[in-house]
Amino acid sequence: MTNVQASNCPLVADEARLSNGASTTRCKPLLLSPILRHEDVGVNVEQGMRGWRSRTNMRILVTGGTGFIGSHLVDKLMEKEKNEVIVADNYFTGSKDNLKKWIGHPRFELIRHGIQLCFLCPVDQIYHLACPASPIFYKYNSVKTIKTNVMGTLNMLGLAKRLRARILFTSTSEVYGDPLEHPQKETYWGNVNPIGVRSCYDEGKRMAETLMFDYYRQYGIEIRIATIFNTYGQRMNIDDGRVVSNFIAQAIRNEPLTVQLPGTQTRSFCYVSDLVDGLNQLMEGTDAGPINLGNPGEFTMKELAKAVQELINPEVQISEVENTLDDARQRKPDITKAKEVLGWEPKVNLHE
Ligand SMILES: NC(=O)c1ccc[n+]([C@@H]2O[C@H](COP(=O)([O-])OP(=O)(O)OC[C@H]3O[C@@H](n4cnc5c(N)ncnc54)[C@H](O)[C@@H]3O)[C@@H](O)[C@H]2O)c1
Ligand SMILES: O=C(O)[C@H]1O[C@H](OP(=O)(O)OP(=O)(O)OC[C@H]2O[C@@H](n3ccc(=O)[nH]c3=O)[C@H](O)[C@@H]2O)[C@H](O)[C@@H](O)[C@@H]1O
Repeated sequence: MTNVQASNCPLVADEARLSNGASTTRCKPLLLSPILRHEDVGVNVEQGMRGWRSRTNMRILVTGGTGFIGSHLVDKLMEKEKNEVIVADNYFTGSKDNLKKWIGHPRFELIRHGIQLCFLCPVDQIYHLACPASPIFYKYNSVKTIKTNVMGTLNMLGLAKRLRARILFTSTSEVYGDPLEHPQKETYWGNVNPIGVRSCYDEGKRMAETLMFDYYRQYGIEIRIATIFNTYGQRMNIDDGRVVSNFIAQAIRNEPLTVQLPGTQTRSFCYVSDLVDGLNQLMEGTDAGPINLGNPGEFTMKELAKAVQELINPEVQISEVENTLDDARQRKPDITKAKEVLGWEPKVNLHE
């Protein structure tokens, strides 16, 4: 097993033979001058990678794979004997702990890397998830969030183009902004504030979608876009700031549940195992998307707080607090397309 963590520098991969005979990828830092272009690296990479496609295994890159959704996706991908999984992550909101059961496994590699920087590694598929998802974290360094969404997606598309790899991008229901259409269909173009405090994330994701489709039209890259709606489950960071983890952590600590005003705003919550199944089906299917992946069950934040109170701590108080700017008033996916195209629909309801 080769488990390399490289610092934030361009990477290039070569083939390594393991002592047990299994083939895997070893990604090592190149001593590059800062002005070296991707094209310059590419010549070496392509020469060095001849023959790697003759493998029978499927080599899959997951960016953001140590995060909440990414780590569950890695678990699912690793179930398949023919899959080799490489995770690239800068650990901003993710944690190695989420993947500790795979560290040391011959079909798994973990690489410390910020995907806003060039990344080269021979793979067949790319699940491109890297991006902080909680509003608290994506607003913390908004310029970095934009770089991750725009430059990171450009880098991943460049890799997909070079390798003719299929690439799936995890977009968000935030591309619909504060939606005037309800529920939201994929055909809706959204109502987004382009200069607000959330724009680094929602406009960043919209630009990434634009890039995905331009690479598709211009270079014929096989793209997939998932429009993910609020997802929850095990391994959400307890101090993540998102509403489900906030309420549950508060209920356990016997602190008041902080319903942000007006409390009548709605969200639709999807359990992570359902979401990961949807991502996998989208990748393996033929439709480029975008396709909504979410659970259409819709709840106000007051209803969610009451449900958490009932289920976890009937004694806990519910308090009303100020909201943040540009919070969407309603959100509910229309999943007709996911049902028709992927045969996918969520199985787990919120109370369960
Ligand atoms: N969880 C949701 O409800 C939800 C909803 C819609 C869309 N999404 C999207 O799904 C993806 C995963 O979300 P999540 O909930 O697992 O979030 P998360 O914050 O738990 O995981 C994101 C991962 O990306 C990594 N990362 C961030 N910036 C990076 C960079 N520049 N280079 C490399 N790695 C970087 C983080 O360290 C982390 O491991 C994100 O793209 C997010 O926008 C999530
Ligand atoms: O699903 C999506 O597309 C997006 O949803 C979320 O963004 P948001 O809906 O704002 O998520 P939360 O921060 O969990 O907030 C949900 C609602 O709960 C409310 N809230 C949040 C936290 C809290 O303590 N109390 C509270 O009432 C917020 O005002 C908001 O109306 C995610 O954080 C994004 O990563 C994701 O892309």
